[in-house]
Parts: sequence; C-alpha cells; structure tokens
Amino acid sequence: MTATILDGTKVAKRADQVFQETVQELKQHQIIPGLAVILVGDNPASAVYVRNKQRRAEKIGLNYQLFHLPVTVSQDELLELIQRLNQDPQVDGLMVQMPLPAQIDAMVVMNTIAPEKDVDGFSIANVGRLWSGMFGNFPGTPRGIMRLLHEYQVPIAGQHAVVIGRSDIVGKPMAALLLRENATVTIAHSHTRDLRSLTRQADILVVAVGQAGLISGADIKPGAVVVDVGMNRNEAGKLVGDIDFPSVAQVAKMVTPVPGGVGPMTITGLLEQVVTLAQRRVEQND
Ligand SMILES: Nc1nc(=O)c2c([nH]1)NC[C@@H]1CN(c3ccc(C(=O)N[C@@H](CCC(=O)O)C(=O)O)cc3)C=[N+]21
Ligand SMILES: [Mg+2]
Repeated sequence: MTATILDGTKVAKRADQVFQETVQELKQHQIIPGLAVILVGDNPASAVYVRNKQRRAEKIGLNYQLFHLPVTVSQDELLELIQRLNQDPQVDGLMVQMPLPAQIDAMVVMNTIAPEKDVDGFSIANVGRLWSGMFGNFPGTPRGIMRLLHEYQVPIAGQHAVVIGRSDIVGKPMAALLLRENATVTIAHSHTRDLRSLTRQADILVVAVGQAGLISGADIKPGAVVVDVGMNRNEAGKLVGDIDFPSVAQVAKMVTPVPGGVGPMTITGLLEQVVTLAQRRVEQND
C-alpha cells in the first residue's frame, strides 16, 4: 500500500481562494480585516514563517502589519506595543511570534493580548473556551490540521486518535479539537511507557515532538492517518518531520509530507481565525 498524501500546499491554496472572496465581501462593508504580527529578534526560522504569513495574508487581501522589534527590547516596551494594538480598531488579530528572548516572559505576553484579538488562542481565556466547548480563538496548527482532515474526509468521531507531544501550541489544543469532534483521544509524551504499543493502536496519529525519525512504518497501524507536525533540519540542512516518511507511507492510508503538509495549514488556520473575527465585526455593525 502507498499512502495518499495529505497535500497541505494544495488545500491551503484552495482555502486562500475562499478567504480572498470573504475579504472582498467584507470590503463592501468598509471592513478590511487586519492582522498585526510582532516579531522580536532575528531567529532565522521565525523570519521564514513570518515571511510566509505575510505573503499569504497579503494575497487574500488582509491589512497586514509587521512590527519587528530588536532582540534587546524590554518586556515593558513589548507590552506597551501590545496594549496600543489592543486599542487599534484596524487590528482584528494580533500575534507575537514565538520563541521570545530570555528577558521576556511569554506567559505575560500572551495574556496581555486582548482575548478577542488573540489569534493564536494562547491566552487563558481562549484555552478555557477551547476545553469547555465554547466558541473562541484556537491555535493555527491544530485548526489547520482539522481542516486538512476534513478536506480529505477523514472520519474522526469514534476513532482512536493518539497525539504524541503535549505542548500548549500543538499537542494539547490538538487533543481538545479531536475530542470536540468525538474522537477517543490519547495524549502521549516523554514520560509515556511503551509508546509504540499506543501508536500501533492509533487510527489517527499526530506526531508533534521535534525528533526526526521518531515514528516509522513498523510503529503504526496499517491504514492509519498520520499527521507529522515535526520541523527538524537533517545533516544536509533539509527540513524533515518526525516520521520516517518512506516507511510510514508503505503502511498508512494517508500521511502529511514535510514540507508541504502541516506548515502551510498552520498559516491557513491563522488566516481562517482572522477572517472569522472580521466577519464578527460586520455582525456587530448590522
Ligand atoms: N505565536 C506563534 N504562533 C505560531 O503559529 C507559531 C509561532 N509562534 N512560532 C513558530 C511556530 C511554527 N509555525 C510555522 C508557520 C509556518 C510554517 C511553514 O510555512 N512551513 C512550510 C515551510 C517552512 C520552511 O521552508 O522552513 C512547510 O512546512 O511547508 C511552519 C511553521 C508557526 N508557529
Ligand atoms: Mg509540513
């Protein structure tokens, strides 16, 4: 068996067309959805991600603003900028790219962003909304992954989903979204005993660890859907995920590539969130 590729690049393009139309309609109501991104320092990976965001945001017609601060910026200066953007009616969505330099407390930053504008869904208000089944802003990566699974009509209700990794930006919100759609969810992490006996039971396996080659074909259930969130550089400097793609593709029914899988869908999840917030502005004006 050779798995179907869950093509994030293709699905992201299709989603951008839909968002672009929605943005055009909003412009007829004199609303231009605004996304503000704050980037601190010159981390090269962050620079790539932020550039990809900007290109996609501008393509769909968002009012995109980048605030690039020096790596030496103080926490107070950063919080002041966030407070100003919280008040700015042009800004529907506001995010601070992670990671942040050591002098800045990411938890304080995330909870200074107004929850209505927190398009990453990292603030405690949005985390609470996510886990209590309410409407809210949810993180881009799990949002994008759910959209990808829906596009390929992957059944979710009643399926056993195993999520490896329990980060606040991927593992935990991923588990919450799968649970909301009635999957049976197991979260595995570095303390999990006998990881492979779990992964072999997974109908849907989401791998978000940051360890190249962690999962290979022998570790999965035949016919599983495998989502690779990993972003690692190999010896040749090439971007690779957390799975051994060739062997997994021999056993899985569907699998995401890296690059071209979860990465582009993460941005889709973010853009979807911004457009949704701007649509609510129309509803409030009507
Ligand atoms: N506040 C915050 N929100 C985030 O959503 C956030 C963040 N911080 N920090 C870092 C992670 C990671 N992330 C990615 C975005 C785009 C690609 C992406 O475009 N990937 C492409 C190629 C990337 C490449 O070539 O290096 C792909 O997989 O095909 C990947 C990863 C957003 N994150
Ligand atoms: Mg990818």
